[in-house]
Amino acid sequence: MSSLTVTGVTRSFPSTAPGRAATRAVDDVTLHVPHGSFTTVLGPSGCGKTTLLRLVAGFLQPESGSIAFGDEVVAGDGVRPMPPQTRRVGYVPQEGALFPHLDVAANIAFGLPRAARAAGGGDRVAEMLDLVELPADFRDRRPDELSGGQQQRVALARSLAPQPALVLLDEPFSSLDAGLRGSTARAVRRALQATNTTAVLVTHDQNEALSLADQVAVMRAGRLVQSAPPSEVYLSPTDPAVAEFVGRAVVLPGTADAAHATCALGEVVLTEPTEGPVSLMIRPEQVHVDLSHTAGDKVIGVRGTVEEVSYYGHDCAVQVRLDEGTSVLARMSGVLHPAAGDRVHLRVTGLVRAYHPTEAL
Ligand SMILES: Nc1ncnc2c1ncn2[C@@H]1O[C@H](COP(=O)(O)OP(=O)(O)OP(=O)(O)O)[C@@H](O)[C@H]1O
Repeated sequence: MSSLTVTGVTRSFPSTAPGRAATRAVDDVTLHVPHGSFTTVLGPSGCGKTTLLRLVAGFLQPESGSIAFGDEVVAGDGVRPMPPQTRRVGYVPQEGALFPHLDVAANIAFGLPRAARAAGGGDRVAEMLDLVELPADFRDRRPDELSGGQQQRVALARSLAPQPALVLLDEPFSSLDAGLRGSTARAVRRALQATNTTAVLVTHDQNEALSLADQVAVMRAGRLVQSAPPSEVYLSPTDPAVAEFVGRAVVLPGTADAAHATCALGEVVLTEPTEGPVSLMIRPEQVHVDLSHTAGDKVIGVRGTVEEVSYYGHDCAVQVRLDEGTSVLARMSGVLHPAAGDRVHLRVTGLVRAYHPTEAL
């Protein structure tokens, strides 16, 4: 097993339409995935996520830049590219990865050395089933006798059986429904952690990217715009566009004065001191809603009227029109919440990220 280092990798595809410029699917991407860690690559459709994964797997070659597993360069830097079959990479695609005519045991044993395969995978199959939290007697089932989530666990077991240096997962949960998706993702995460396997998972699902990863790498139009731990990407996104991509955000104009800034929601405390006109990125759960009818004599905050409440059970989203005209979104517990038309007071809790106009896209 090893770390993965992608350095300045670029890969374009020629346009099929005459006169159209080539698509730069991956553009000067640099990314380090430490040994035994889990990185999610997050970005909208067409931003280059799968192309990046295919470059790492060896199905495509970079035009420039290099890819290394540990200290070993596997592509670029003038070395002869190492073929996919010798890179020791496990690849888990979206769905349909299992051989339908083989049972679970034969699917898992597929990548093992011939002798182990001939012996039916031996203990390795049992070990892998245990690792992905499937019952031992599933070994005789065929893929069409398994649910979608169980099939994806078998696909992971198959990729882990030969002890790969790196596991690449390309939207492996996208065909599963919401409940199964969460539980399968967590089981996969546990299996990777238990084997200390370096892994990269591609997704366009923000919740999946944030909840599973040690590191989130955000891509936009072929470029890597931020790679950082999930909480940093969420609370201190590199620009307002990343902020809005990884969650709901209230972006307000303001004026910074050292550690503070003023905006339509009053005075806020900044993550880093700065000066002058800024865009302020506030997460809806940072907007504290005081219900005026339950507040004491002295109410701190900015006045507004609730326009709309979306109730989700565990929490709710409250759209408030401030008296000065701006509409802002707050997220609060679903236990005690206001109704449309209620008068409320809002104030911002926690630190707020400020962007200068040049950083705002
Ligand atoms: N073989 C190819 N030939 C030509 N263009 C390609 C090829 N593969 C990908 N592209 C283009 O490169 C860009 C990046 O594609 P890629 O599949 O990497 O995006 P993605 O982020 O994985 O998208 P999705 O989330 O929809 O799978 C897109 O504009 C796509 O049309």
